[in-house]
Amino acid sequence: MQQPTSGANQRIARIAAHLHPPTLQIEGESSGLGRMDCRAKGGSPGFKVAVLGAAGGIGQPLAMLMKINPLVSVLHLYDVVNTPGVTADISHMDTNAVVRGFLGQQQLEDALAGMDIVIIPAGVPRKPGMTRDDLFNINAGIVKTLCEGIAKCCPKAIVNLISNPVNSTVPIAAEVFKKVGTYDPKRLLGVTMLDVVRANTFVAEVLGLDPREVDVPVVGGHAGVTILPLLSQVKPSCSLTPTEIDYLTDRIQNGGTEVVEAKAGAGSATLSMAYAAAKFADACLRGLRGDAGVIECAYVASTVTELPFFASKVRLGRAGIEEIYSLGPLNEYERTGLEKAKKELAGSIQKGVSFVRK
Ligand SMILES: NC(=O)c1ccc[n+]([C@@H]2O[C@H](COP(=O)([O-])OP(=O)(O)OC[C@H]3O[C@@H](n4cnc5c(N)ncnc54)[C@H](O)[C@@H]3O)[C@@H](O)[C@H]2O)c1
Ligand SMILES: O=C(O)C[C@H](O)C(=O)O
Repeated sequence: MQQPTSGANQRIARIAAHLHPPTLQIEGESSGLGRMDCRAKGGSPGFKVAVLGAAGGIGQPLAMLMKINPLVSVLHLYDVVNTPGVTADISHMDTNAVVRGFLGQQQLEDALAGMDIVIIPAGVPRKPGMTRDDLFNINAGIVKTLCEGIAKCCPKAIVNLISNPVNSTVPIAAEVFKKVGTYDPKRLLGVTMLDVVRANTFVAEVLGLDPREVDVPVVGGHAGVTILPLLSQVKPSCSLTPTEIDYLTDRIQNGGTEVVEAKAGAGSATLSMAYAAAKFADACLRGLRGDAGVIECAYVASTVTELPFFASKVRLGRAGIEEIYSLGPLNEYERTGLEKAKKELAGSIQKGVSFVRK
């Protein structure tokens, strides 16, 4: 067998050190104890993104999609289980972002330090027969702890909150941030992008269009009747029959349940959600970069209705949310839907607020 040259030896030694890092020091940063650094050099321009719950059904494909995003230079993957494997795996992708893994509560602060965007899909998913609100007891505490970490380590980060029930977890996050004095409503966004993704898909099917050409605003919140597709505002403009409107509204409002039932106990939407979360995070990153006209629906602190939180179209920019758009003209069907949505949302918001204030 041919002996490697001394140049080759050096290269192999460098790769070996890379695979089994002693205590790697990132340039300009202190290395967390026991942290998994999968590349010692970073420094290329771009944003720093953390995924909390990165080893989960959403977390893993979402981490992969964020690793592909050219706007991301550093990707931190945090979970209470399995991040070493997920981090090693994703770090082999030949894209720009430097990937680092963080395992367990004692590494949460290292995972969050210096982040520009924190995406949170941590928490338990539904099983058939459950509502999203049935997840409150477990997920409320998880979101509270993670947001306490954000307030301490990256209070200026944009937070994309995915964990259910979103209608309550966003108010929980706001209360945590208020308590410690770091709350900036422009930087806290509940991710309702999956409702828009579903609405675009289902409406495109009915109209016989390419879903990429369809834009359906979905407002309100992210559970059952609080998910309110504005089918009178579909672009390109179209006319749907009352039967089509009933079918589409019901399918969009129950898209999550459709997946939960099809998975039959193995969880809820993960792949379409990872796609939707990556699409939404990309919009936030483009806003941060200063791109003009970045507009998406999200569940945010709002004065669009009398409720303190509501999902509608928002414009994203360097400061996070730069403008919140009103709902526009609604037809009678949508006005009735709006009243139902507000009634349920009010209770969910109050439940989240009380959880932190208790
Ligand atoms: N907003 C939406 O549109 C939307 C869509 C789909 C799912 N969800 C919600 O997203 C959440 C996650 O769903 P999933 O399918 O990925 O679940 P999952 O069980 O597959 O993954 C959740 C991950 O969170 C981790 N986790 C648990 N406690 C944690 C903690 N304290 N800190 C960090 N990580 C922790 C778990 O270890 C797990 O890896 C659920 O609450 C689900 O209802 C929201
Ligand atoms: O339905 C769920 O429980 C998950 C998620 O909120 C979804 O809409 O798919």
